Amino acid sequence: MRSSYCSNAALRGQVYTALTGSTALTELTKEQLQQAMENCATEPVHTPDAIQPHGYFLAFNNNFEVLTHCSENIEALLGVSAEHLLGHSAPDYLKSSWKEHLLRLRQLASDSVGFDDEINNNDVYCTMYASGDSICVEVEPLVGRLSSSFLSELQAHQEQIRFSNSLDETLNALTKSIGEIIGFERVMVYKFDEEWNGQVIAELCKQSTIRRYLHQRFPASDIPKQVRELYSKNPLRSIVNSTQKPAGIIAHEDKRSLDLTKGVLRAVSPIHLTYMQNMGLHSSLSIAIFQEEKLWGLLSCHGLEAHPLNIQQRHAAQALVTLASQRLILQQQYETAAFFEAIENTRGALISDNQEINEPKALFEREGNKWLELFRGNLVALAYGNNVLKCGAELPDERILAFKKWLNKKCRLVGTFVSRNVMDSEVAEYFEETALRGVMAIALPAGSSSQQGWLMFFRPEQIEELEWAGRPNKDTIEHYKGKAVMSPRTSFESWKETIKGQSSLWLDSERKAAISLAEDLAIALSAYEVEILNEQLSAANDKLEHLVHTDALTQIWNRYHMEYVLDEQISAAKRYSHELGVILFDIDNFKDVNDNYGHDAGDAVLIGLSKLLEKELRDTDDFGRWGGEEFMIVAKHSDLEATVALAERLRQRLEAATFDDVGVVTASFGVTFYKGGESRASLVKRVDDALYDAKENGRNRVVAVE
Ligand SMILES: Nc1nc2c(ncn2[C@@H]2O[C@H](COP(=O)(O)OP(=O)(O)OP(=O)(O)O)[C@@H](O)[C@H]2O)c(=O)[nH]1
Repeated sequence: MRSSYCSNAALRGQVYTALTGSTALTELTKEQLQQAMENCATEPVHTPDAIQPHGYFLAFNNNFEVLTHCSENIEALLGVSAEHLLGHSAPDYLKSSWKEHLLRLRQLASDSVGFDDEINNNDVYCTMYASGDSICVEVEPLVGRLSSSFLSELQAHQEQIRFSNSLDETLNALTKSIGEIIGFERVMVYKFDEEWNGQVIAELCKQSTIRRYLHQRFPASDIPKQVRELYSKNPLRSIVNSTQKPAGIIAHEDKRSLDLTKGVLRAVSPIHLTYMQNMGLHSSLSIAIFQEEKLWGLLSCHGLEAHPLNIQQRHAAQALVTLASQRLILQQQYETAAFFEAIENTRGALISDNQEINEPKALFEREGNKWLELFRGNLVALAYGNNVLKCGAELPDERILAFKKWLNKKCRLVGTFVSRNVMDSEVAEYFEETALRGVMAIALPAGSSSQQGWLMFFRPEQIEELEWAGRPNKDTIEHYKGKAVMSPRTSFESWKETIKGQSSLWLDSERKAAISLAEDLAIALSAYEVEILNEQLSAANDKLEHLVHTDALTQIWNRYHMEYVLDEQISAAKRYSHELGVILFDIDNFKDVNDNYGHDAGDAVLIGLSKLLEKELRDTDDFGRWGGEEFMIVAKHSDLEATVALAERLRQRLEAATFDDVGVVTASFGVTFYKGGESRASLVKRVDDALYDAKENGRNRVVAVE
């Protein structure tokens, strides 16, 4: 665990004096805390101008020709004082071997190279890296001897990590391996949350009497931003002995502070040292754990004594952390894959058994509860246009639609809106007096006919009990170099914080899965809307078709259709030598009906007559209004005799009927039949002649013309 790095350790030799002017505050306001943390985060911890004193530091220009910086303890290594060395070339015996390593550093294009060397009969380990134009070399004496079984032990530990099957198993295997191979009294894995607070999620303590931190949280201020950034550039940080005064770096003419980010000996911030003392620590080793290039957590080892590390141990620790990180990534991927597979399974419901896209409403009824379970929600809603489909807890449609309107106005471009605490957000009004606290809203893809719709998942409150190692707002703020900064915490006393009013955290994998689901639903909506449009279109076409072929008053065929029927039947009769009879009849003295009883009564007669005579016909006969009070019947497969008989039957049926007001109505019938090879015009003319004859011969009769 690291602390608030808020000092400027650039003050060589003086960095360990206690800070003055501290102002103890029992409770800090959020703003004060924020400001102090921001000030801490600007602290240049990467240029401390000092190193940990168990090692030595040299920095050169011009291919080792000019020594520009060295640590004040360099005489102990080279037998010559810093004053005599600065401004001169590196000793020849160093230059020759170091030039090779410099070439290697440049060829590998890596941040640093490490190598064994022998300087003045001392076995040392060197770390070489570039800092601006300077080439820095950090020299550490080799410490300790590893047992001959070290490598086989390391291998066994690697196997344990490699075959671990869950997050807990992996982290426990890691802490155990580090504890056994590297030592330290306490080995922890510390995971960052979305606000950079850390939680101890695995811990191994060598002694039962040692204070435990498992499950406890440390505030984000313990590892400020620039320290987190240092971990991204150099994942390993080893503090060998916090009680030793650091060795300052002396510069020749160039007074620049060198950036020691890539090294291993960088001196420790005085505030962090105080923090370590407050925690009772004398040494520590921290190695960053990354997931998808983002700092995920730290392996953090605490020593109650000074703990010089053998180089192989340090490398082994780093290798074990890398292996565990890969294992964690794999497990995370398995977990995410399983989640996406479950979502995928519900997506199958999009298509019905007969390969058609299901109606969105039916989809919600079928899959809504599964979605709620997978997304750990208590309400899922799809709002589009003025429609709402939902499953789960109650939230009135009007509120969902109002929320959708807000989303379209404020979040359409971003496409998502996620909140764990709606009551503390701009959209609180839509959720008043409800138990909904978390929302994840995903815009349906643009261009769909879903009219700027949104898929929304809601969650209830989840009361969280957080166990903190020390209370961040009970810290002191110190005034250091004119700025308010966080002081090292003196209290690691655990306390519980109850967080109310917010839902559980929405995961990134959940957001991604919701986006695919929203895409599917948009397809379902569009397809379904197209389907509905098609249905409406086909109904409109049917209606149009009906209008085109039907007489609006009597609802029997109109003249257009009867001409079409005549043409059809003429060609069929021609091809298959069928008989085809045609009747044309006209109501007698219909003008009188209109004149005596009015036009409406006349209409009623036309309608009544159509209904009456339609019933007398076979299904195969076509009956239509030829015009005004004139009607035609096309009787298929009917010779002249049969057609005359039909006409006579119709005449009698009509004569026998009475119509309201009007009473009895009669009609005159002309009958003929199709003669091979003749046209429609000639057939119609002949039947018209027959009708004319019927009228001429006294009406209410049937006249056939051959
Ligand atoms: N109410 C009503 N009358 C119609 C309609 N179509 C035509 N008529 C009337 O039918 C009458 C036809 O009159 P005319 O052609 O003189 O024949 P008619 O009175 O039936 O005499 P004949 O055919 O010689 O027996 C006219 O008064 C038309 O206005 C209609 O759709 N509704």
